[in-house]
Amino acid sequence: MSEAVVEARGLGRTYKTSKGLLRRESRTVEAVKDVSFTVARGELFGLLGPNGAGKTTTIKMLITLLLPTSGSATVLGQDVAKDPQAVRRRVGYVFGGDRGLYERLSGLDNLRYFAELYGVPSRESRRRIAELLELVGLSDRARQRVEGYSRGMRQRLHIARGLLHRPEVLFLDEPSIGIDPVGARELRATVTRLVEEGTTVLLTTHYMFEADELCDRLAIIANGSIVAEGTPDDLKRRVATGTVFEVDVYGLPDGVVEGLRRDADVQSVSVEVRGQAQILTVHARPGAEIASTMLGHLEGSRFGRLATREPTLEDAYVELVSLA
Ligand SMILES: Nc1ncnc2c1ncn2[C@@H]1O[C@H](COP(=O)(O)OP(=O)(O)OP(=O)(O)O)[C@@H](O)[C@H]1O
Repeated sequence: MSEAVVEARGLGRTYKTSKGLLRRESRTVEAVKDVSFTVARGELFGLLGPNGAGKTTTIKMLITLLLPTSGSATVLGQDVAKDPQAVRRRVGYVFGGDRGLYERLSGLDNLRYFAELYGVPSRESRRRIAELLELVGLSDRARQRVEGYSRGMRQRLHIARGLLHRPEVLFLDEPSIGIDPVGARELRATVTRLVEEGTTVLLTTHYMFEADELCDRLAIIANGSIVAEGTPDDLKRRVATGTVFEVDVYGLPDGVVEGLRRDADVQSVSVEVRGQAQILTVHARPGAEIASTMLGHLEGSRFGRLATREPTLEDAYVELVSLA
């Protein structure tokens, strides 16, 4: 395996919070627990997990914005707690959302401003900015004010900003949040190009499709811990046995989901509301003939389409997260 660029070893972070005005109650939240993983040079590594899983906290520790409360991590061989300055000089980061740009300045002027702020030598900054605008596909719109940019364009400008000082590793926290499908596709193309040019990227997402399409390897994180790690195909293979059934139900009766979950032939059950219908997804154990069991559970309720399909990365994700 090539050089490890990011190495987290038993990383943990607790937050102390308090609530109540008169009788203050303090509470400890274990946001990240014993997280270990390695990202090799040139890799595109994803941290995939539901809201509150601990993805942002992990990234903040790696980019030295937050101190770990247990464990340790190195980025490019430097310890994040002992030598934060050395880490900061060599990493870039971009958080989701579109704040932090100057609306009334053009994309080009925003980059000029940040280049100066980051101390990029002016000789170099012109060429670097031109290169980056090309990389993120904004060369044609560079002289337009940011207030006229779409969310996707702003996010790509943020990526350019995060790359001004030529970091060897870029951390992207939820890059495509709130971006429409066309914008998200352009953003994925930018990230792919970036990796092709040699930058190591660690991104967080809760979009399975994005993780599947982009990542060389990924770790699924739930409740602060890593529950699985591997290539998207490795993770899919974990659930590649057994069949997935999908049924459209109109008015799912109470107790059906619990009843199915108790069934020995069932590995996992999830429900998603889509318009008038609830889509019941049931992953059966290998060899189980559960179509009739399911129809038994659904007796008396109104249902439409019943389909079987191969497991996807999303099924792997739902199953691994629900076991955590
Ligand atoms: N500053 C803080 N003080 C107290 N608790 C916090 C703080 N920041 C995060 N948490 C808690 O830590 C846990 C992990 O949060 P974190 O933001 O790392 O998750 P996440 O996976 O990035 O979620 P999301 O996808 O919603 O951004 C959550 O339970 C969250 O409420």
